[in-house]
Amino acid sequence: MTPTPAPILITGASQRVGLHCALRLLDEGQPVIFSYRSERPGVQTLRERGAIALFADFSSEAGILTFIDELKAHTTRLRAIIHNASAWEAETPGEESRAFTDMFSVHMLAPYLINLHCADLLQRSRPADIVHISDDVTRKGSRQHIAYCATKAGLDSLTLSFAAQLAPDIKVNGISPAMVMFNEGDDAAYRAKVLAKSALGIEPGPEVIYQSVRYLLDNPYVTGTTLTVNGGRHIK
Ligand SMILES: NC(=O)C1=CN([C@@H]2O[C@H](COP(=O)(O)OP(=O)(O)OC[C@H]3O[C@@H](n4cnc5c(N)ncnc54)[C@H](OP(=O)(O)O)[C@@H]3O)[C@@H](O)[C@H]2O)C=CC1
Ligand SMILES: Nc1nc2c(c(=O)[nH]1)N=C([C@H](O)[C@@H](O)CO)CN2
Repeated sequence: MTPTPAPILITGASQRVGLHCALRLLDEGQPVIFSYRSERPGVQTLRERGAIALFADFSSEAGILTFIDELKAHTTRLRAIIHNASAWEAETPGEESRAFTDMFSVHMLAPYLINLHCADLLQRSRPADIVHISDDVTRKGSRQHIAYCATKAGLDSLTLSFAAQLAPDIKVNGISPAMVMFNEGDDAAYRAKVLAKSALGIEPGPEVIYQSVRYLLDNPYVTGTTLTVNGGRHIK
């Protein structure tokens, strides 16, 4: 009798990349626990596929700690944690501090506290992984998304520190995408501008992130690494 595999936690999986990755993991028979903040169609889709849905608002320490308690009430072990939840906010006059604080909390405080409080769940799995989903923009900064970029750069730092602290039992890596899927409101001019920034010039879709996650989960000799998935922006 093959033992049931320990679940993989993916945060912010109600839509887009997180939803795609959760569905691909389920397709492979991998149990999934996911966090959501807004009740979107993807939440019900994942529930119907057998995934465990846990509400989470990572905009405060209290919200993060409440989520951790809820997670531990649902499982005693984890195969991996994929930190995908993210807010992409530009600087908005009068809203700068609120936006910075919100993005610090979701991009840095949540992964930090979840990793610290849930490493024991990962220790009960072999192999075990943490994946931080960051952004290629940390390579050079961003004029329009200063706080977003800074908090994602902080996430890149967490990758290095947790990889050192948790080795050899738990591998810790990052994925740094550039645009992989547009948002509904993106107009043709914006899309053309963004596509022109990369050497490959395509909107690849979320599968390229799942492929990167799969590589990191399956490779026993990669930790402290951040995979660049940017269509060759850095050589353009
Ligand atoms: N899409 C792209 O082209 C790119 C994506 N990335 C990164 O890849 C990852 C996935 O991207 P994408 O799918 O577009 O992400 P989304 O913008 O769709 O965000 C994913 C989820 O994060 C959740 N979230 C946001 N803030 C909070 C919070 N405070 N507490 C809890 N959950 C929260 C949202 O929940 P809800 O809306 O339900 O409230 C949302 O569904 C992200 O980390 C992103 O930064 C990097 C570069 C390019
Ligand atoms: N949480 C999110 N982060 C990012 C998104 C997004 O939709 N949600 N989108 C981008 C853009 O595609 C950007 O890469 C375009 O240059 C970046 N981060």
